[in-house]
Amino acid sequence: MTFISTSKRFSDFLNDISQKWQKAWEEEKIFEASPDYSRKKFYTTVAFPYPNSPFHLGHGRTYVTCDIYARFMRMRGYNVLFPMGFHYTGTPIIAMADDVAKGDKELIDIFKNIYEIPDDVISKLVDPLFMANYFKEEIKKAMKEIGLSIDWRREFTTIDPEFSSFIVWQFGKLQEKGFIVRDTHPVGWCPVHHIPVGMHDTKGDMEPEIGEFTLIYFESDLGILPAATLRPETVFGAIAIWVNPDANYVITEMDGKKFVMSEKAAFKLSFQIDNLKTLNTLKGSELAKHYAINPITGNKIPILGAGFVDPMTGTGVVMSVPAHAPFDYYYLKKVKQDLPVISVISVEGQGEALAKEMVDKTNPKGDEDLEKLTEQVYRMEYNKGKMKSNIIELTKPAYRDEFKTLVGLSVPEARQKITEFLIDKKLGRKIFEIMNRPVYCRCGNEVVVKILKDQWFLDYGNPEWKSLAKKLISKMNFIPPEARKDFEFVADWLQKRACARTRGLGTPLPWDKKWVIESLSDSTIYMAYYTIAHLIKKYGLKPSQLSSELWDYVMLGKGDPSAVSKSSGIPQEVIEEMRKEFIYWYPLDIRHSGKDLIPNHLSFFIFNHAAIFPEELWPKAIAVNGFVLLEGKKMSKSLRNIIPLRKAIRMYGADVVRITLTSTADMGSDVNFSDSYAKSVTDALRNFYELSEKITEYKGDQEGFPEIWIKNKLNQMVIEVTRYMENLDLRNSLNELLYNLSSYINEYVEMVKAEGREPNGRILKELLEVWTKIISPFAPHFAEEMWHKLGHTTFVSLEKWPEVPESSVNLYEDLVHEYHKKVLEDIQSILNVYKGTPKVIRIFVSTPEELTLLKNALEITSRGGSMKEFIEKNRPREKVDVKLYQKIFEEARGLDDNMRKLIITYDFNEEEALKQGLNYLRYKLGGKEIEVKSAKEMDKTKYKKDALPLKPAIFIE
Ligand SMILES: Nc1ncnc2c1ncn2[C@@H]1O[C@H](COP(=O)(O)OP(=O)(O)OP(=O)(O)O)[C@@H](O)[C@H]1O
Repeated sequence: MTFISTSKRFSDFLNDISQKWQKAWEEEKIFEASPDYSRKKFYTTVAFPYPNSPFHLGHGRTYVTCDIYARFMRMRGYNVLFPMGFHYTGTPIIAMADDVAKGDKELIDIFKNIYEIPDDVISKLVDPLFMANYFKEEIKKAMKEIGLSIDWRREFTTIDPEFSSFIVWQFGKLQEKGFIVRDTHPVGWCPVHHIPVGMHDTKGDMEPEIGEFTLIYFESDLGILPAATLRPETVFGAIAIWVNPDANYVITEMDGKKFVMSEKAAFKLSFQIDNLKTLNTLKGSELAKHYAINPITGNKIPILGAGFVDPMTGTGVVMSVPAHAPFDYYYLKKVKQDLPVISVISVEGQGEALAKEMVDKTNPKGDEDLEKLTEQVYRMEYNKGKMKSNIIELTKPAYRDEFKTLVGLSVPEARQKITEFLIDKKLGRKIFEIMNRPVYCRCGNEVVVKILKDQWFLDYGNPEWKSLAKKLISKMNFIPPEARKDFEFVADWLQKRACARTRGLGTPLPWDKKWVIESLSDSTIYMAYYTIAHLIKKYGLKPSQLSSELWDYVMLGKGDPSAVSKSSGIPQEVIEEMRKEFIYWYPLDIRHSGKDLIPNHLSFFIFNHAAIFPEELWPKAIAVNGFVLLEGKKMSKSLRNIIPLRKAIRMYGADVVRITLTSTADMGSDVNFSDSYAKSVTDALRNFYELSEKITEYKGDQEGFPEIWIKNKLNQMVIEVTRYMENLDLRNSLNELLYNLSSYINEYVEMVKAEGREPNGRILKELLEVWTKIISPFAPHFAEEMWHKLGHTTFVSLEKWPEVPESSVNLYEDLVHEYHKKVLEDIQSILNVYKGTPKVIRIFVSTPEELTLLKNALEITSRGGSMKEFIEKNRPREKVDVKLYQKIFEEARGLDDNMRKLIITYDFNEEEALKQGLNYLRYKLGGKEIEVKSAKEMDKTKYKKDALPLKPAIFIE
């Protein structure tokens, strides 16, 4: 095909060849992987998707990263398995179908105008199953169009009854080990749909973090004001109560007592506190007419209104402690209340009342500054604060004895004691709160904490289970390596997790079938299922045949296959084939995902593998990449800020999208999809394609200095890219492949032109062949096309990755060429300031003896030796030499790496090298006359400049 060079046409061309090669791969089944004992295996997976929307660019990055690595390993000779399934379980699909049913305008608009879903399909999306099936097909198309090298024979969905039998087996195992418990526990909760809410049920995938507030009961004539605080130890200095004057408050009844709190807080707390009855409603401003009593000091204190009080946090009632809370001091000062600032905590090296001082000193501009100050004050007092002795006089006489032991205690110790005291004396209690609130359920409602009674939990807090998981983490590899500490942190922090819901698609809990196992619990060891999913289909096995005994044998090698065969009716050979195939692929070699899955899917994957499988079958590595962002936020279905992947493929071509998504940033960093980068990738690919067309015209057949140079450059590139690829450093690999190599090719063409000859077409073809192989994991369709254009009939996707032993790299020509470029630069900088028309450029090269001196100076400087030592050792003959020696020593100090390598490693003759590069210099300088001589021939009376080794004296006449 002759290619016409406009950007638009090239994208069309890329799309055409993509379809052609996808069809060919599918027809030839080249990605179907079966056990092959003659090769090493490599098993990789990426998080299976929720088909509740089509794929967007964010998915593109994560799935293509996995594919690039799969393709790389395949070319390195591994038998690679890359399978795919679809996650139908739980709320993401139901919530999306509900939104369509509710006529959510924004969502329908996105489906219609951004994803271009036809109207007649949209109306059917109200049915969750229809939605899941429809988007599954849509996502599959996107996966094929972006060129993922998947073995589709193993595809399944998590509501297939065959898969359910596997989950039933898994849950049986967990229960046997005591890792599933029935308990009462606080969980994130959707107050409208009445279901527990984990990260995947929320907008923007935020895990609800549950923490505790202490309530301190301040009596008032309207009822108890339960001030919510994280710092009960400051109660001695509480001199007022804050409420939000514009919010609604309610008087409620709890255990026969009246409590006043915000209406929103009362609703929220009704999920934690039984029998919370609302009696009256009033505005916050009305409360501000009353007084409260500090339960510890017994003082009568005012109730004040402040807009910063969030009625949804805690109880909407806050105690005011100006000495230790920047907000309190700042706002108290504003309303000019003549109230005392009572400090009860001292911090060594700081003044009397930390919050007051920080506010006075920094003069905050608003709430954002105050928040930062609050964090600082809290942190300093928590780490270094001690309770002051004045708390005794501040306390009412009845409690004084109790608090004597508090004086001098650290803040954490005092906090614990005062909380126990408050609870014991019924002057307070604890409540749970979402600490990273607001977190929104996918249905749009704010998540609250519910104390879930008598529920099924996966007990990730079980010490035995935790230590197994930590052991697995310690044996695992992580890319990037920094991710290890994130996994360690999550493993420490994970506790009980509700594992069943009353809503959503999925597998019923085997022993309590009104519950459905939720989405983060049935997606932990599904990688094991892929290994035999195709055999279940091939042999037409029925779900009823897939008993726990069968799974015990296939997954754990437990039991007797002939007995399993008898009880299940599955032929024994089939059972043994399943076991063999599982053992062939397991353990999983690497699992890819975006970093959002670290605290959930990926950590649960670790825990469940550690619980169920023996150590030799534990997964070996996890790779997590950063996000694709849109307008500064993770591109996400639930945030609705998406660009469809298939649309981008149509615009730019699959390979350009693959490269743009995966190779603009380091693995761990987030990226924005950049149109200008996509265009530059398009141009770079086009340049290589054009080169493949041109090489037939290059008739040169010499193998001189330029050929040796370019071959060496290529070899170095292969070594470097291989190293980068092994560490999934896609950005640096791509930089080498797309940009550096093309500048080397341009340089090579210049070098041969300088010699007045044509490039060597055969060498360039060999170079393009190697390049085509290495670019193929990134741009597989383009690479196949190039490979065939270069005269091959095989699939480049199955070719062997080029191997270059480090020992075969000879840097000499490379370094000499660097030397030529350095001299060229020096000449050009002189020409830039030269007035007049230059006739001849005279170059005087320093002597081999002086080069030896430079070598010696380098040796001395590299071990920190002095100039004195250098001069004494080499004893200059005359005074004039001393100056030269000094210059050489200075030069050694500043010499760049390339020149160092050149003179230390090789027997380098500067004059010869320069003469050899004369053609190149002349060509680069537009054909100017150049004369090269030894510095010995320099007439010192005429030319008043020293030639230094590697820095010849240059004169323009
Ligand atoms: N913006 C993104 N950037 C990189 N990877 C992403 C992005 N969005 C999703 N992924 C990855 O895609 C995989 C499948 O995710 P999933 O099906 O949950 O989609 P999602 O877009 O995160 O869902 P939602 O938007 O509904 O939270 C996960 O590995 C996830 O990390």
